[in-house]
Amino acid sequence: MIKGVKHIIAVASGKGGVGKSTVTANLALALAASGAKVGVLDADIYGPSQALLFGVGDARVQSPDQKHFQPIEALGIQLMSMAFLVDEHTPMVWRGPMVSGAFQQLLTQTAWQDLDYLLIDMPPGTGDIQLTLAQRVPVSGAVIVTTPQDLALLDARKGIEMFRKVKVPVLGIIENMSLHTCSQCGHTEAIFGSGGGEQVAETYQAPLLGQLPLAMSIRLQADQGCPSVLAEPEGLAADTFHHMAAQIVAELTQKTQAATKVQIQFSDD
Ligand SMILES: Nc1ncnc2c1ncn2[C@@H]1O[C@H](COP(=O)(O)OP(=O)(O)OP(=O)(O)O)[C@@H](O)[C@H]1O
Repeated sequence: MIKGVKHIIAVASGKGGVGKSTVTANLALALAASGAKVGVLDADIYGPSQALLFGVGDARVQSPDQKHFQPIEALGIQLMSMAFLVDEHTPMVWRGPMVSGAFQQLLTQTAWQDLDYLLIDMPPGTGDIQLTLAQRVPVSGAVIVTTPQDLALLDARKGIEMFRKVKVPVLGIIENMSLHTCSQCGHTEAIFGSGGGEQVAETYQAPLLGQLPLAMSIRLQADQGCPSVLAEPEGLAADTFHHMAAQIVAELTQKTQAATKVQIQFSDD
């Protein structure tokens, strides 16, 4: 257990650039809109992006007691990221063990305030660093973000396998950049292919939580530091995020109850 946190949810992708950080930020806002207290930990030590997504790129972390970091509060979400500790022009040239160490410190030494959900924006890939993080952190469940592209799906599968290996339940798959509708002519195209998310979900018997379009608005709103759930609360993307957040909570509740049952059965024997 991490102090001040009820549930940790890892958001992972396998392949980079599929929209994992954008999805994490929007999911956090959707969970918060339902009344939960939510935090986001940016575990992408090399390329942190949550600070920009929440419009607090210049924020710097404080440590009044010299032991704990105060999370940065933005748009109602508690945030912690490497971006708050180092200069944005400082390249991270650390090796694996140092990265895991830094991450562990960000996770355990942040003074999280009474969180229902802490979303971890995992670094892309399924290498040693990711495996260590998945193993060391008491994760309640993982959400996998992918595009319908074969290459991304292959990596998403590796991500799912990785969480299975460390016995973290996969709460569902999110297919991002599914369809694109041309703003000029209205024609809709499946730029990265179609049906992939569904296929992976079926193979691993995990729910397909939702499909998000490849939309200029999602990118623009993210760049402006006001993700779609807040920028366009009545929009289709926001609606999809709210729906997905509700499903994640339902899956988590179900999985947690099932795990408790197993524990009770064990102790009865
Ligand atoms: N549904 C979408 N429609 C349009 N643009 C999107 C969408 N999702 C994400 N993007 C854009 O795609 C780019 C990559 O997104 P993001 O940084 O969230 O991906 P990522 O998977 O976290 O990448 P990495 O793990 O490599 O940091 C960003 O410019 C983002 O604004």
